[in-house]
Amino acid sequence: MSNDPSIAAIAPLRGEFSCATTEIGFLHQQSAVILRDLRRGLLLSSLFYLVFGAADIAALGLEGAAAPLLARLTIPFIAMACLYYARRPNAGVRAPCHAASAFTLLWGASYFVVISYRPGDILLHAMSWAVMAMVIHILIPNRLICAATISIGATLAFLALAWHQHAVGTRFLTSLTMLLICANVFGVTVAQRHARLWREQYWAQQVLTNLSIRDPLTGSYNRRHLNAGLLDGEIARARRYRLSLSLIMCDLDGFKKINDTYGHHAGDEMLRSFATLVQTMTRDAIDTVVRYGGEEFLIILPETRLDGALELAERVRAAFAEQRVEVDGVQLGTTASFGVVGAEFGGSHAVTPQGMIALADQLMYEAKHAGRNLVRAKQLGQRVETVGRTG
Ligand SMILES: Nc1nc2c(ncn2[C@@H]2O[C@H](COP(=O)(O)OP(=O)(O)OP(=O)(O)O)[C@@H](O)[C@H]2O)c(=O)[nH]1
Repeated sequence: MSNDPSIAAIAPLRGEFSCATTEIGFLHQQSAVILRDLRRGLLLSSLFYLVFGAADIAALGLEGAAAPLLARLTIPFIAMACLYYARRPNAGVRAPCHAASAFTLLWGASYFVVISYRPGDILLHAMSWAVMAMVIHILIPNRLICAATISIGATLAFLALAWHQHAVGTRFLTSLTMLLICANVFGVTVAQRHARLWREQYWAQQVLTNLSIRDPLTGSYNRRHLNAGLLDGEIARARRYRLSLSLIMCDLDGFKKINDTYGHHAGDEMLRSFATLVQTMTRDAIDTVVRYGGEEFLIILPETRLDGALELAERVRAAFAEQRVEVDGVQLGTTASFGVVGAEFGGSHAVTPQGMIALADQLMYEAKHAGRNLVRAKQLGQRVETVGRTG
């Protein structure tokens, strides 16, 4: 999660995150809530519309109400088709918005069919459209811009029709115009506020989650995140898709001496520089760097075979041995030792997170005892097959 405040900025008019990636992340994370709200909104709108079929029968009689009733009866089917479209597997995060737009457009069209059969009841229709305009904004989850375009467009069409038909006098026409303007303004304002509050709440939750799973000193993930099933999840995925998975355990060499000689702040700088180096040398959003202990880091490498992990460990080892950190005008440097474990999930291995970590730890300690600044690697279930060279 970046510290750049612009990624959390909310565009005031659209009520969406200005950063497209953040908005997509939000839609992904909230997809279940959005689908639930869409289902509720569409079912309630259909119901509301069907109940008003009784008013058609009262106004036009059973025979005269047949055509408007038919128009109303199509709405639940359209709602079901839209829900089906939004809930398809791999439908995409924008699918509920497309479904909401399609439904509200057809809902509006069917409303115009109904009013064409009852031109004399223009005031009643205006009240009913005022309710529908608010439902479009408040009850049916859609992009604010889409909902507003459909609702305001249909309102203008309705006013043009009322004006054209001369169904009411100027005084009433002015009143119903005001009513519909108020309904739209009210709807847009509430929808905008809801969109903003929802996103602010989501972002606050992201920040808190991030704080609880990251180590504040290095920005790496912490043990809590690891213990919450991070490695279990990767092992389960590797097992399911028969993939490779590797781990690297790293530990800084002679770290206590740096602390004792130059102070803890120098040690902290050294930890930070090591973590930054590892983070820049690993794949974004695929590999995970965990601060496992004081000066011990665990790197989880999904879909990575032992030879790839060994190559990475060797590159990090060499780069860190060269790296210098300036603290109080003094250039400080140290080395690190590495234990690398690779596992292939093609067969029926009994691989556990604890087993993989324990082996990586053991290999790292072997590298320490063999002289430090070393990489030791092993394929799970085999003998130690590769030993990195001293720098
Ligand atoms: N500055 C700083 N020091 C830490 C932090 N966490 C742990 N340490 C220190 O790291 C040191 C680790 O010492 P040791 O376990 O003896 O490791 P080492 O000196 O690197 O020795 P080898 O690993 O055998 O090379 C201890 O002095 C801890 O106090 C931290 O967040 N910041």
